[in-house]
Amino acid sequence: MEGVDHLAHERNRSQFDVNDMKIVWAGSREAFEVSDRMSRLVANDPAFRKDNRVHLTRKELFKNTLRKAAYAWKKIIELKLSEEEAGRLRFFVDEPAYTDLHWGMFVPFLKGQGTEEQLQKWLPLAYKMQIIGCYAQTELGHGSNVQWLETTATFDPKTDEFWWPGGLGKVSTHAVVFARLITNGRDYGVHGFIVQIRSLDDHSVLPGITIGDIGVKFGNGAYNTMDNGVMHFDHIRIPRNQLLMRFSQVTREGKYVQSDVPRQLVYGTMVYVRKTIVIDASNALSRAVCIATRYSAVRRQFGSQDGVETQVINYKTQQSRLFPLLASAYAFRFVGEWLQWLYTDVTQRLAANDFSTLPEAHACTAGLKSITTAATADGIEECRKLCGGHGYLCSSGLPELFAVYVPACTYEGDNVVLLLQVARFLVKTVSQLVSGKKPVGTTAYMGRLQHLMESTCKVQKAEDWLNPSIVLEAFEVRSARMSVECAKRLSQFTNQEEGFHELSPSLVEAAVAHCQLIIVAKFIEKLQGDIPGNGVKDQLQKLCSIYALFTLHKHLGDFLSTSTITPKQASLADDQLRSLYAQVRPNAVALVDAFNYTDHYLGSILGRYDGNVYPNLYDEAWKDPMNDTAVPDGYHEYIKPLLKQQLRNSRL
Ligand SMILES: CCCCCCCC/C=C\CCC/C=C/C(=O)SCCNC(=O)CCNC(=O)[C@H](O)C(C)(C)COP(=O)(O)OP(=O)(O)OC[C@H]1O[C@@H](n2cnc3c(N)ncnc32)[C@H](O)[C@@H]1OP(=O)(O)O
Ligand SMILES: Cc1cc2nc3c(=O)[nH]c(=O)nc-3n(C[C@H](O)[C@H](O)[C@H](O)COP(=O)(O)OP(=O)(O)OC[C@H]3O[C@@H](n4cnc5c(N)ncnc54)[C@H](O)[C@@H]3O)c2cc1C
Repeated sequence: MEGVDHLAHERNRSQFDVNDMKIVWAGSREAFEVSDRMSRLVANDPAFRKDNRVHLTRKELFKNTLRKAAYAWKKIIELKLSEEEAGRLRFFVDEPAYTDLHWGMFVPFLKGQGTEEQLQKWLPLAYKMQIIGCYAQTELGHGSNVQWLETTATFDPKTDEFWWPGGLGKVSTHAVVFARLITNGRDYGVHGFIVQIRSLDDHSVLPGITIGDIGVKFGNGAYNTMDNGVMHFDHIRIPRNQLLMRFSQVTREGKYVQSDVPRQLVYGTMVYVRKTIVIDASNALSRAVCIATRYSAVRRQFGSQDGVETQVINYKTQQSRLFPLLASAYAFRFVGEWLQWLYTDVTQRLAANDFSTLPEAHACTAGLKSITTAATADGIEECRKLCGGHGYLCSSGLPELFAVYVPACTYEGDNVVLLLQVARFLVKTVSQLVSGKKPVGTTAYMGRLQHLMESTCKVQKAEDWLNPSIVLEAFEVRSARMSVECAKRLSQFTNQEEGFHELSPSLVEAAVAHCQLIIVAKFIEKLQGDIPGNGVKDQLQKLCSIYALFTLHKHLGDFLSTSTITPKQASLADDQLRSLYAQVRPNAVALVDAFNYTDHYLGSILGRYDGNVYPNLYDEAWKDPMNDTAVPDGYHEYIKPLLKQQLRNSRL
């Protein structure tokens, strides 16, 4: 009962309206209502139970996922759920499945790359799930380097192996396949094709194709609900019209016709998914932070006053590890919202043949995907440690969350490879300044380069660090100076590619600095808008300052070595940060309640809404199959003879 009392007390002392914050977190009242309804629907249906996952074998786990996916689809049809509702329902089912790839990559790829005629043929089938699709791009030998994919699509194809595509191993009937298009003896580079891979009658793999699952992945359960697959083609023939031809066509005579658009549009689905992954980072991090915050308020160690020990959330070290993660979850939420806007904007421009913002959209999605997933993966692990020994139990929900989440640093583009793309974009932006090209969008600050190279930070006392324009300028100065330094060093190389290779570690750091600036800038921008709700804006302002000042603290080397700030100003930033932690402390539990997660979705005894941790941890332990019998299997074969042996030895 102790825990129950504590969380109620925590909620009573918060200084803002948690219901209003729930709406800010969800993005709008409508989005909140949909999420709330779908999360309860899933939580209240025993068919979606997930607490038994860790005890299942891989085959049982996978079949269980198929059952849930089929049941979810039945519900979607029965309840006539909208696309948004269906997406939220799948989200709260909280189990990686082939449906993620079908809805998340196959359908978007068709929509983005198909002609009207192709859309009419394939989309209705995909929407009704009469075909199930996956996204087969990565090969055994090439993942990051898409241009060097070896699979060819010609009139006389060679053979090759795909490796990794989710949903491919056991379920998909169709795949979007990436291959080099060769016609009339000429190689036109990588294109997307739709290929049927399994029979729609008996699900057998079609002749000439070999498919299997690639094997058990990291973590117990975790991402093993997904059938990542291997596929081998041996002289497969597909009709010409299964090349997705919105941007380039092959005529009946085999002539290649390229529309007047950048070839990079074939990568459009990756941009779309990278954008989604940023919002998903805020989902995963907020979930871990919710568990760690509630548990830190329940857990007591040392420092007994009046016979009660201190709640671990009151330790300053606990706060300095936890609250930056809380702030990051909100920061990633808002930058994700902005990225959604940027994506919609670039899509509308592309439709009007305006390709000017495509490089910016690519750089932002690639860079933000990298730094939000890296911070989230590290953050989940930090939350596990923040929960002490209990965090290591699967019933804390954290080990599984970590294992499911970490591949986000690799899939949809390895994080370092993607940051190097941002670095290229930055170097290009700096070099174009010389020719007088005005930078726009997220690099607009480079247009004030002279000022940024000369300016000095105005902070004189700790409170000055609460001034958004001072903070913003510090991040701009650091980023601009790092990019310029890289560009200068690069110009000393006669071979630019060689220089880029040699300086790549510094270039990655410059890219990180630029992306962190975007996150800080978008958080500040969000706060300049109308944010209704009692005390809501005030809390968000504190979180924004925490995100910025903690990032500054963590990357202090950058800020000092670029002379953006002085050591004294760094120390003032730390003072301000400590003060902010103290101000957030009474609101911490309410700030995680605002995520509106059900206990089902959290899947954590430590993160229970009621805080009733200990009796449930205890009960859960007894449910473990290891405790079915007091004497374990194997006692007679392996323990008893050993004990007897020891007895004989001790008598000697
Ligand atoms: C609500 C719940 C939602 C849950 C959401 C969770 C989502 C999870 C969903 C599914 C689970 C995971 C599924 C995973 C799927 C996959 O992993 S699919 C495979 C993904 N593969 C990759 O990402 C490969 C990474 N590599 C690349 O993208 C590229 O090869 C590259 C590294 C970017 C390099 O490309 P390339 O060799 O062509 O490039 P360059 O010569 O360097 O560049 C040429 C110019 O093109 C520009 N460029 C590159 N990419 C793009 C792009 N996507 N858009 C626009 N422009 C692009 C590049 O900047 C160069 O420009 P420049 O010439 O001006 O310098
Ligand atoms: C869980 C999961 C699901 C996936 N699902 C799919 C799917 O559905 N469909 C699909 O097609 N693919 C899928 N993939 C594959 C994924 O997209 C690739 O693994 C990813 O793009 C990374 O490519 P890679 O494996 O070739 O890594 P590599 O490129 O081999 O990376 C290995 C190391 O080399 C470094 N490196 C590589 N190139 C450079 C460079 N130019 N400069 C500096 N360092 C470099 C990387 O940073 C990394 O440290 C999935 C992967 C995972 C883990």
